[in-house]
Amino acid sequence: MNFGVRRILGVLTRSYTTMSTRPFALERQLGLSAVRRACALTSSVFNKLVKNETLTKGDKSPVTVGDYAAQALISIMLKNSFPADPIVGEEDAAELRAEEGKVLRDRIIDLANEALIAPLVEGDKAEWGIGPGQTKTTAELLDAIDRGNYDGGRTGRMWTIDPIDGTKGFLRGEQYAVCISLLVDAQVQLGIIGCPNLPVDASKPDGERGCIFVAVRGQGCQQIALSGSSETKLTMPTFTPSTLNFLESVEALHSSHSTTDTISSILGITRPPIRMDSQAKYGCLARGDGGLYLRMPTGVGYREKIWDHAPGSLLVEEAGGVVTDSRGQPLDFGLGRTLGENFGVVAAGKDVHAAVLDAVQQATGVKAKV
Ligand SMILES: Nc1ncnc2c1ncn2[C@@H]1O[C@H](COP(=O)(O)OS(=O)(=O)O)[C@@H](OP(=O)(O)O)[C@H]1O
Ligand SMILES: [Mg+2]
Ligand SMILES: [Mg+2]
Ligand SMILES: [Mg+2]
Repeated sequence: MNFGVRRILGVLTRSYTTMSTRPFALERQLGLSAVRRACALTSSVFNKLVKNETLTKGDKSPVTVGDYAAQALISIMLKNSFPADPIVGEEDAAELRAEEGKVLRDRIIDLANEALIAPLVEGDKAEWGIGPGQTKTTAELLDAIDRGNYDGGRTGRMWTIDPIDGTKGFLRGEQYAVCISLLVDAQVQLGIIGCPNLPVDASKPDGERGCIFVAVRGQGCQQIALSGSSETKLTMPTFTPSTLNFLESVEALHSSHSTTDTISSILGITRPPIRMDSQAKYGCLARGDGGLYLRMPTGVGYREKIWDHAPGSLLVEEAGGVVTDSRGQPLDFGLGRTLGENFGVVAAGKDVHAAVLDAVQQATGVKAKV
């Protein structure tokens, strides 16, 4: 064996050994594999989506065949390796089990099975129940969707799945994200967010698209292009008011744009906000595309869901940022499926977070909790 080949094998073996002995190494590797497959699934759904493949849920939000199929796929993969872990997932299969759901159901089963049997790529393992021949029955896949019905809580391990976060962005062909996290005793230990439509490099908006952000507590935050496997470590840069800009929701119903305008003026921010759907905002913040993510309640009594913030909050913390609610309290993921009373989300770099919180409290009248 020549020296070059030996050296490459040595590096691969070393990095595998280092990875495999780190906490949550298997969860990270399997989670990345599941999110990659779900990103491929949802991208292909978008290209073929037909009008009657979207339902409107009780809360008037949309859900597509892509949301259901991606939740089924991820849940099956998690069950295979971590059968005892409960899942807090956004979707449930009730509508699909009804007779009227048959057409949608058949399409979802086909999509989930296509994603399960797709050839193995680097990092995948057949023992995870993926690859040629690994199809599941309709009953198994519907049950997999319904495994996301865990009520959450303060103790033990649990996963969150948001199979398509920013479904409205997905339907517009804009930003959306496939998001999973692992919590242990209500603390996020692993967060993975796949963003199929996000430019790999924000300074090249017309360049390559598709990236995954991943963070394990204490192991930093990394970005991986969907087309490859090399990892870039992310660290949030330092901002001043003249270079700072907001990342915020596209939908004014989800986050109050007028409150962020007021906060902008208090802080002397002159740059316009970057509006983007989904937890792609947290990934962008972690890599420094904007300096601040604000989600201000719109006063309709909405309760934020844990799957919309658990993975993203860890990305930002591991890239050197701080995430709190508008009273300066850490987000509490141990209250069930929601964050409880909604006091908004303030995510920013360490150097600006305190000033931002102060401005948020001036603008909203919310008092810091001591
Ligand atoms: N009223 C209200 N207030 C706050 N948040 C809400 C509200 N209604 C829905 N949602 C949740 O918003 C999730 C999408 O968040 P985004 O940041 O992508 O919002 S936006 O689409 O950019 O507006 C969206 O996630 P998905 O359903 O996964 O798309 C919802 O969980
Ligand atoms: Mg939804
Ligand atoms: Mg969501
Ligand atoms: Mg969703």
